[in-house]
Amino acid sequence: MKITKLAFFNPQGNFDKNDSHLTEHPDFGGQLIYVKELAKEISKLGIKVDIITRKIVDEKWPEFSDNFDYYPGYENLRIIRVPFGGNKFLNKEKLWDHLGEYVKQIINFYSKEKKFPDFVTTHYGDGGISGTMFLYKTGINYSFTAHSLGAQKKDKFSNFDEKFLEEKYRFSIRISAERTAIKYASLIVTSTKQEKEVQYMHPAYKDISIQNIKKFFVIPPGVNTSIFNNVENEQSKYYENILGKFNKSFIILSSRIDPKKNHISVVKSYVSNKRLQEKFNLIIVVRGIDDVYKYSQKNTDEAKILNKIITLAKNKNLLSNIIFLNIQSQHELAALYKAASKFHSIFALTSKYEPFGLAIVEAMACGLPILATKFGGPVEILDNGVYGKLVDPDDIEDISKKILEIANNYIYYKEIGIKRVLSNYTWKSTAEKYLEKILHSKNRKIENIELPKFFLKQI
Ligand SMILES: O=c1ccn([C@@H]2O[C@H](COP(=O)(O)OP(=O)(O)O[C@H]3O[C@H](CO)[C@@H](O)[C@H](O)[C@H]3O)[C@@H](O)[C@H]2O)c(=O)[nH]1
Ligand SMILES: O=P(O)(O)OC[C@H]1O[C@](O)(CO)[C@@H](O)[C@@H]1O
Repeated sequence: MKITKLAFFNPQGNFDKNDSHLTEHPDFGGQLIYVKELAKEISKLGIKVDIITRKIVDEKWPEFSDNFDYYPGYENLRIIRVPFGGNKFLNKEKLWDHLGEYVKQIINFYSKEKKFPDFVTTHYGDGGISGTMFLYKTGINYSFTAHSLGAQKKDKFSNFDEKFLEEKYRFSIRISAERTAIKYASLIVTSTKQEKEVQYMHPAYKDISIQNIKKFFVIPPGVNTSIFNNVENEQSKYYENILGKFNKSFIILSSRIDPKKNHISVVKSYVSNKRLQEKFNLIIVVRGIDDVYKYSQKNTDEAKILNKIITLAKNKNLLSNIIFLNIQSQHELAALYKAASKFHSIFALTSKYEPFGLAIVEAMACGLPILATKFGGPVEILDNGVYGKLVDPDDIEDISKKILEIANNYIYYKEIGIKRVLSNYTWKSTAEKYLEKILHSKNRKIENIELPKFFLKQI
């Protein structure tokens, strides 16, 4: 039986045609890009697709109050926002208590439409456990894509007190949800072999992953090459004029300002290496923040990171070498990358842990050579250092050394990076492979579902 209708469960963040707040907030990151791009590509294959997320009625988040939203030109694709957990915006860590309501609202919605989806794709632990609860109530199977698993993140914060971690990140609930999602999924999609063989084999998941190993399939994500490519445009020429004034190359950091992205390691390498300071300035992308110095006085995770960066640079009289750019869209980000590539710049991502790293393949497509963490998906994207340089994200010396090595072989790394991305990472092939695996697994018999008590009492 073929697939005519697919639902995507993504309770966190939110979706609209302008990608509002993308990377401005820890809950608006690559996962939303992945879900949007994949849903678009699948809908282009003639399948009806619903992205189901949360209805938010909050003056600070005005874009997300309509029950429906759309991406222009994608008639088969709907964004559906169901109310759960009240009206106000909630951080993803607060959604766990309301996922039963999310699922009940989805069931009500489809009961009224009298047409349920043939299959569900679920994203992150909160989407996954929602898929399990939906399966428990309707018998409709789901795939699980973690995007990021809680245990790796927890390990990287092991120097923090357990109680603090539980309150702030609710790791025990998250890991129990992830384990349940793995156990009852009929398909588990990872972005790399490394994610399947290392991330899911973490002691927190190993037993359940091994029992379900036949459900795992590696499907690489893609790059939107209509945005990220090596073709000059008005916007890239605008950035070329700005960057040209410095008469230097640039090291670019463009991730969400999140402790896990570990911007500090690159800043520490920069302020401690004279040769880097002579050849490069640092560009730090800060989406949605106009006055970084003022913002850095706040009491948020992002502000503390920015404050540390400013302090490190100020102590070495290097503040003028650091350029904070408020980039508002992926189009603008791509324009910055292309312009920076003209000045032999380098993209750096020294995350404590990076499950995949869409930012890496996007920067490569725009002609930026890559320095990336060796912990996680970048190992596969860069094929163990063939297509870019891998570092221990806390080895300050090695970061400086490898940036200079790339600089000495710039055109080589630029060119092989572009080739690597264009031949391996397109959303069209991601969509085709997802559908192939969904058809292969949609009728798998999943029985005797046992929900964790925390969720059973919600549904
Ligand atoms: O100013 C900016 C900066 C970034 N981005 C986008 O934000 C996304 C960032 O994605 P990614 O680099 O993958 O990081 P995360 O937000 O942390 O995404 C999570 O989910 C992704 C998809 O599964 C995985 O690739 C990551 O490893 C995982 O941490 C990219 O598409 C960027 O284009 C913007 O749109 N504007
Ligand atoms: O740092 P965490 O909690 O593992 O979450 C990473 C996730 O956060 C997001 O940025 C928000 O959804 C996702 O893009 C990503 O999958």
